[in-house]
Amino acid sequence: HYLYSARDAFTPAMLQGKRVIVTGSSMGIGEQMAYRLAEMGAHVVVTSRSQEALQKVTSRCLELGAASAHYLVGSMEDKAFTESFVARASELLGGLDMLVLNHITSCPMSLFRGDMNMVRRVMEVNFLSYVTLTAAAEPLLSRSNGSIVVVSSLAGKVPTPLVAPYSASKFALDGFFSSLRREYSMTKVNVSVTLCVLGLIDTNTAMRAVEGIMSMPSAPKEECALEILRAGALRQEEMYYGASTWMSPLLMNPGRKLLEVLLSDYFNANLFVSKKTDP
Ligand SMILES: NC(=O)C1=CN([C@@H]2O[C@H](COP(=O)(O)OP(=O)(O)OC[C@H]3O[C@@H](n4cnc5c(N)ncnc54)[C@H](OP(=O)(O)O)[C@@H]3O)[C@@H](O)[C@H]2O)C=CC1
Ligand SMILES: C[C@H](CCC(=O)NCCS(=O)(=O)O)[C@H]1CC[C@H]2[C@@H]3C(=O)C[C@@H]4C[C@H](O)CC[C@]4(C)[C@H]3CC[C@]12C
Repeated sequence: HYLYSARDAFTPAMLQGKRVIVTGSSMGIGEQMAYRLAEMGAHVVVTSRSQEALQKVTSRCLELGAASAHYLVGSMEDKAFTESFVARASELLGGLDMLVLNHITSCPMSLFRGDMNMVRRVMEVNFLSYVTLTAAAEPLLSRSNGSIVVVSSLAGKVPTPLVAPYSASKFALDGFFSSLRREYSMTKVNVSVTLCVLGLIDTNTAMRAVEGIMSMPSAPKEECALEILRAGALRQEEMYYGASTWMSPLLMNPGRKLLEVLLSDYFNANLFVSKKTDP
């Protein structure tokens, strides 16, 4: 009942006029999220490394009804770009209501053979840049009582062979953003954090990556995009999509939720409330 009633609570009007950043939105799930937001009349800023692709996405967003659509070109491997991105994007938007962290760097499915440059690049793009963007966005999202949406994977909840660096970056997202959610709750910061746990989605990148290596049913990127935005708009802590129905109860991990509550009793929360609001 809870799952279905929560789903019914979402209406597209919840995102109409909202100011939304979607990273990694020149293709794949990010591109589709931009289009769903446009159809709902949101203001969107899209970003990736490919200017030509972004120009097409913003044009399509305006055709679909976006309140406004802008793009910023750059790599999340570039610290200067990542550190200045949110300020530039929020200037275009006139503020910020939702930060959708979606981009990933490419890494082929293969056994780990000690390629530390690959591990560093994956952790930099798939994890550390998410933290940098969040640090820059936090004051804006606090003002708007906004939302952070973090796109993750089954590989961020279940150890997976052939994608160790990718899996590590997704596990890191869970550790950091689920802890940040506890801090926000403890310090009464009204910013929601939604972790999206996805199975195989039929994007070109993913289908190319798994071809011949594994066979797993894939879910449509168009619907996936809508489900991510629905979960973010409803301020859900986690959402599961593209995995078999029987996996969701296992992924919810009630034991971990119970431990989160029990461990929070050990903290002197009052001490931390003042520090969070200190300049
Ligand atoms: N597809 C799937 O099966 C699954 C996907 N996910 C997650 O969904 C999200 C999107 O995946 P998907 O749509 O398949 O990915 P895609 O490969 O289709 O898109 C990745 C996006 O990230 C951008 N990007 C790549 N490198 C960089 C960089 N260095 N700096 C900035 N942007 C970059 C790409 O644009 P450009 O190249 O122009 O920079 C592109 O827009 C990811 O977080 C992924 O982990 C989770 C589970 C399953
Ligand atoms: C390997 C994909 C990400 C890295 C990438 O973009 N590679 C480019 C390959 S290319 O250079 O040849 O173009 C992974 C992106 C999504 C992953 C899948 C996912 O997250 C869902 C499943 C999770 C499960 O735990 C393992 C299988 C997955 C299908 C997983 C496989 C690897 C990705 C496709």
